[in-house]
Amino acid sequence: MKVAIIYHSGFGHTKIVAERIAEGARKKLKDVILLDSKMAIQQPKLLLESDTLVFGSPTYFGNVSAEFKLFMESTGGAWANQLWKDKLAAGFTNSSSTNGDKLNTLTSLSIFAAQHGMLWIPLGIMPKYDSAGKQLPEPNGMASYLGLMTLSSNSHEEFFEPEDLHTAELFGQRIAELTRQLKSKSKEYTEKKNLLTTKTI
Ligand SMILES: Cc1cc2nc3c(=O)[nH]c(=O)nc-3n(C[C@H](O)[C@H](O)[C@H](O)COP(=O)(O)O)c2cc1C
Repeated sequence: MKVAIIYHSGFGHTKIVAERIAEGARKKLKDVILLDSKMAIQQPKLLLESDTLVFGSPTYFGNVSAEFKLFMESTGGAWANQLWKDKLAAGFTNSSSTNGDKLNTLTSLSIFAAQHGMLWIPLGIMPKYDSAGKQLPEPNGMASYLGLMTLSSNSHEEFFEPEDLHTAELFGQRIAELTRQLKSKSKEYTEKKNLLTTKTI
């Protein structure tokens, strides 16, 4: 079973998050690969072989970066043939404003996955609150549900929510665990995947 994490990172922050997701995922599965979005365009077979694709982009002007969009638009052939149908998908974004319209980026990534017929894995980590209802500095401090949001500095490799990178690791573990659970016993899925691998992309 393989998980591929595809990301773009103009200034290195999203890359750090991608690496922490991979670290978490490797606690549950051996075959976890990281591909920057340029590399991913060159590696359609690797993506096709993967059971789960995790998409990560910084939020630039309230959406995925142009570089990540290039990757998205390079997958038209896979989309037309629905080659990624029923693979698992998940998404993450980093930006330097607390809100910064990050949700729109995750929405774009989830629509991308939906158009490919993929099954979206939400973050699945409940934020925690004290008895007065104040949110605590626990995992998912950004209180995101659709996917992982992280908050970094604009310039330094610094993350402002203390639990963000830990949350990335937990998300990676969840993605790998779900990949194992949902894909391991699916004989039909394996047969279909083998059939699709023989098709030209
Ligand atoms: C062209 C551009 C547009 C940006 N737009 C946003 C934005 O809409 N919201 C936000 O919170 N941050 C925005 N930022 C800040 C980035 O999200 C921030 O620099 C982040 O660290 C980038 O991640 P990276 O290091 O992986 O490239 C923008 C940065 C650039 C260069």
